[in-house]
Amino acid sequence: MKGNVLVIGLGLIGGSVALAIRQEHKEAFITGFDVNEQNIALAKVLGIIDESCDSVEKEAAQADLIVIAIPVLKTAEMIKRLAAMPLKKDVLITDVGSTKERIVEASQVLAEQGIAFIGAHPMAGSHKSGTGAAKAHLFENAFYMLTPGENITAEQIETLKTWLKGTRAHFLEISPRVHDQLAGVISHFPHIIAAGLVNQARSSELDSELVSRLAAGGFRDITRIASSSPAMWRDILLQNQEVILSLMDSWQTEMEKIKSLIKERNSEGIYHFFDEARRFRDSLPSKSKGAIPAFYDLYVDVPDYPGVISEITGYLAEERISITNIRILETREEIYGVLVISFQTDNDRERAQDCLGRLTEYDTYLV
Ligand SMILES: NC(=O)c1ccc[n+]([C@@H]2O[C@H](COP(=O)([O-])OP(=O)(O)OC[C@H]3O[C@@H](n4cnc5c(N)ncnc54)[C@H](O)[C@@H]3O)[C@@H](O)[C@H]2O)c1
Ligand SMILES: O=C(O)C(=O)C[C@]1(C(=O)O)C=C[C@@H](O)C=C1
Repeated sequence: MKGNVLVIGLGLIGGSVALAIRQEHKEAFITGFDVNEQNIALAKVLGIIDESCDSVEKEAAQADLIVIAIPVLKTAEMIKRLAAMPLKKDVLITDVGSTKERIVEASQVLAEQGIAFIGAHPMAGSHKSGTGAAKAHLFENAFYMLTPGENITAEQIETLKTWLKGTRAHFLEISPRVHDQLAGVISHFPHIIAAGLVNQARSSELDSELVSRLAAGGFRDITRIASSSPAMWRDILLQNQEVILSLMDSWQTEMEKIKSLIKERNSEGIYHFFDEARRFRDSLPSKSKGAIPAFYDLYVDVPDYPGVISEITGYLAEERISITNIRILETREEIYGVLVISFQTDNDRERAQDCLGRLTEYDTYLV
């Protein structure tokens, strides 16, 4: 598509959306604005935007599409500012915020002027933030939630989907309220638990060096999201307050339930608690990207000698298999190491397993 796109907020999500738009619509002209000048400079160097601007006011008037990709508490303010500016009458405005109800409420000022705002939330991301972490394929196979108001036409929704086609995401339309309930359960609340687990380990009275060393395995995996931006999560919890508080009540009930089962030494009940969770967890689709991204991990049992990582990555590079992450599990000190290599797709992981099976003696495991 041809047209002027203005991206406000050039961090992880704004940068990734801009890259996805650029990849699909070569003729679009993308202008970026951010309160942080370093991020603007980096976005230019990385080719995320064509041009930067030093005020939203100047650029908004020319824009055909405006993407607001800033913290959720700031999004409502930005909507108000946009509503006070001269805009093209058929401009489409969207956002990427992790909460929707408050933002869509705030967009009423635009609706009153006949300006289309479509609330949106690409449900994939990372614990990393900032322009440098932006990737064109961040949202591939993820759900991209759309929460259009009643004033929005089917044609406007189609136009937005066409603009965002390069994300390769699956669009899903729901109401802002249901969005916030769903996001509360599968994204917002889990971040509280992850942070809580880390805080519990940190404040435990155990030998802190030993805690850090042992926490390198499974604990590290389930608490990855505790490394996310504290400012972003503060804002999300404040905006989704009602849902979060009600989830906390049901979580406390769940904890009380397991607490009494343990107190009563009710082995059948404890088994059932884990079994119910396992059955539901195993029934979740494993190949599509949900809100919490799936990483396709391959475990490689390697002897611990210098150069083993470059040997393995060398074989994978020769067969042009991209990896997204590599780390050593330090659960078996001083004997062998287990390398965990993450891939973007299941296909890459299968190719890597085949490649390492042919070229090395190392055992590999899919978990
Ligand atoms: N990080 C994730 O995993 C994720 C996933 C989906 C949606 N989101 C949502 O995307 C939005 C952006 O998050 P992010 O992860 O890209 O954060 P980020 O910190 O990487 O980027 C935010 C950018 O917005 C800029 N900014 C802040 N206030 C601004 C303002 N008033 N005007 C212009 N620029 C401003 C910051 O300088 C920064 O560059 C948030 O609303 C978040 O809830 C995040
Ligand atoms: O992968 C992560 O680190 C994320 O936290 C991504 C995540 C999530 O909770 O799943 C975070 C916030 C978003 O609004 C959507 C996706």
